[in-house]
Amino acid sequence: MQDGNGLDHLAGERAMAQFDLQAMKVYLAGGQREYEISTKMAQLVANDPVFSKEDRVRLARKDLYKNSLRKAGHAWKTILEKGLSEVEGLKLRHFVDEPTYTDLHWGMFIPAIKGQGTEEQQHKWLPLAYKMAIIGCYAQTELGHGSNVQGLETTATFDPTTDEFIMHSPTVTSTKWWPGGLGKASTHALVYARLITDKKDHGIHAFIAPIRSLEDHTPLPNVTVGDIGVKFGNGGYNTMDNGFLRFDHVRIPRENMLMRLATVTKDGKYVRSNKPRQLGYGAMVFVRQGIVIDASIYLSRAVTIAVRYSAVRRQFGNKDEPGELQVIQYRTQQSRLFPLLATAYAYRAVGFWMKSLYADVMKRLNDNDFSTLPEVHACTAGLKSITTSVTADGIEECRKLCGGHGFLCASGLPELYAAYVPACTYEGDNTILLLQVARFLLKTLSQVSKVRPVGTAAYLGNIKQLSTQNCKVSQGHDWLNTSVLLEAFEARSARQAAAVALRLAKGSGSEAEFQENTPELVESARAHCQLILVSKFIEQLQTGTPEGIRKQLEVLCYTYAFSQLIDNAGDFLATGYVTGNQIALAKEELKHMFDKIRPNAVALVDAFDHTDDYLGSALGRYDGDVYTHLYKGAFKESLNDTVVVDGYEEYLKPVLTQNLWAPHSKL
Ligand SMILES: CCCCCCCCCCCCCC(=O)SCCNC(=O)CCNC(=O)[C@H](O)C(C)(C)COP(=O)(O)OP(=O)(O)OC[C@H]1O[C@@H](n2cnc3c(N)ncnc32)[C@H](O)[C@@H]1OP(=O)(O)O
Ligand SMILES: Cc1cc2nc3c(=O)[nH]c(=O)nc-3n(C[C@H](O)[C@H](O)[C@H](O)COP(=O)(O)OP(=O)(O)OC[C@H]3O[C@@H](n4cnc5c(N)ncnc54)[C@H](O)[C@@H]3O)c2cc1C
Repeated sequence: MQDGNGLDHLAGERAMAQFDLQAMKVYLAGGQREYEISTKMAQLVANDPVFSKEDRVRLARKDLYKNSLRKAGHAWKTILEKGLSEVEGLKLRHFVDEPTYTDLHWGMFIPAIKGQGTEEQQHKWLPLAYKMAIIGCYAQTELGHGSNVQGLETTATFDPTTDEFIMHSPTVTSTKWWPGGLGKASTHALVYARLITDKKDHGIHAFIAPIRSLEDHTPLPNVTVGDIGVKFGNGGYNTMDNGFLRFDHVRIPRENMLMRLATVTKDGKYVRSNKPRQLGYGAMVFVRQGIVIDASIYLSRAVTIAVRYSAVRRQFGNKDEPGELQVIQYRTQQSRLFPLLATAYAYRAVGFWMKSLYADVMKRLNDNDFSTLPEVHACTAGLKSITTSVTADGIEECRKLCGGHGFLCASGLPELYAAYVPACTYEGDNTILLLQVARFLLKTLSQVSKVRPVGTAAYLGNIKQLSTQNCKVSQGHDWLNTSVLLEAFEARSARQAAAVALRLAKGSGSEAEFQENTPELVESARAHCQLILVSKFIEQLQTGTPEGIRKQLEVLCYTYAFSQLIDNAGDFLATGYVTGNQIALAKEELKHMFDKIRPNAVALVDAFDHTDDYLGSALGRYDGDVYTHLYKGAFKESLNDTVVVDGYEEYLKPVLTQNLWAPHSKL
């Protein structure tokens, strides 16, 4: 056992690093100011005992939830007392690291009001929301309808005699089901419901419905509301009160319909604005773009734990070296771990780009320019889908990379997985979102002779060239060229999209044929998204990366691109753009990249700058003193509160003292 005397067990690893660690930390934080805010907020949380995560996985649901209310309340008090800015407040809540009602209040309720409320409505609701005099959630999904938003059943029927909407849940399946923060915390719900005026159904619109008393927090009359139940995993997402909600002819004022996109006048006239109805999905686009950076953060946590532990853990050995080998030395460990490390870096870079993409579309929307909206929708939907799927699988892979100890909650990995895995479903099921990308690709291809594709779809403008010429790589180092790599990803994506588009074009255009081809459509959407990820990682790297970190980022970028190429070799080969030999050459290049990562691996995860408090992992500790802390941790297990276990007298002793042969015993 190691000594646990505060030594840095990973010092040798850190001494091997070949890049400017501080510059990398600043790069990953998104700039110097962001770095300083992050560091300050991480320390603030780590040093405050109220925010402790200790024992979270052992708490019963009621205690877990109450504790998370306590933390959220304390976070808000800290924000107010310290006069923190909005950005600092956001970071502070991020480091508290528990899914809770404020995620939805700040992340969806407020953005939806901003996006869909008129100026007057924003003036009314936003100040209340900003000072948390009201708590809001985003109530879209119903028991019977989630992905199909147009199929929602809740109704909002206008009554001109009282100038009110009557909110109603006509069936069990119309019960709002899943909204975070709804179950126990929210006072208001942003409800998506079918708008009905004069018996006419105008489809889905957004309404602000008060649901709990601001006096004593009891549900308002004719509102039935509660928590939907325990969810997957210990701790995990169980700190969130995902809720159900039913209305029984509940009346709300007409002004509570968010009226930026459509209005209902006092006399019941429905008037649409000239803005696209899809702007009603704006809050989802906002969260989806944010989810990409979020994926990078979650994956980087798992990778930090797995890399540090792999440098500490030793198994077997060889004749050439004394003692056992660090498991990080094994090629198989590297080939599972280093691509995930590179992926966390890739998602960070692409996440930064997504922010700028979102800022650009918002600016355009304000100027009534809706031209880039379809591309931004496809991009945010597709990248949300890919990055969350890969991250959830990646966290689980990191758990396996930590062997048996990864299965202990003390590793931090089971809880991380449980908290993260619903990201594959919320904010749009990942398959549904890829189908949206596929529809966008089909539409783009169908118009390619008339409308030049823009942004991330621009390469489809070169479809003829991409469909005919093949990869020119003849030696391994030919792959070390970003243009060669980009062309390979473009050609593969263009060919996959063209193949399925052609098959559909030859058919009758029926929905059944479309359905028949959805597996290929999903694959082509995935190819398009992987191209975006590779190309934006390259692009970010080529724009103003500091000298002290550029080389390492290049290595990570090639690692990411080669591992994508190899993992999807079947697709690349099937399109005919590359040969088996070219894939084999890429495999060799990938191994060279692993050799370059190896001495830097621990420093590369240090650069994510996760505090021990935030990681909450005995395996991923900064000092690498894994065994002491696993051992000490066992003594905190409640089963060890007594030396002789509770239950011995009733259940163990009788078994041990009966001294009878069991009737079926053959002995
Ligand atoms: C900052 C954040 C940090 C992260 C922290 C996370 C914490 C969060 C905690 C967790 C919180 C979890 C919270 C939650 O989970 S909130 C609930 C989330 N729910 C969903 O995501 C539901 C998923 N379903 C949909 O989005 C829609 O119903 C889809 C898209 C599937 C179909 O829809 P619909 O049947 O209506 O449409 P259509 O297929 O006829 O298409 C019609 C046209 O519209 C275009 N279109 C479609 N969608 C968009 C769009 N968005 N922007 C712009 N355009 C869009 C589309 O391309 C098409 O265009 P065209 O072909 O006609 O030109
Ligand atoms: C933890 C968590 C938090 C959430 N928070 C909120 C919230 O705050 N507010 C809110 O409104 N909602 C929330 N949701 C709901 C979430 O947005 C929905 O669960 C999500 O949109 C998926 O919808 P669904 O559950 O209806 O899945 P379904 O659409 O029923 O999916 C089931 C399966 O069917 C497949 N499928 C469905 N339709 C098709 C199709 N056309 N073609 C091919 N395959 C298809 C899907 O791919 C999936 O495999 C939350 C969910 C979770 C798990």
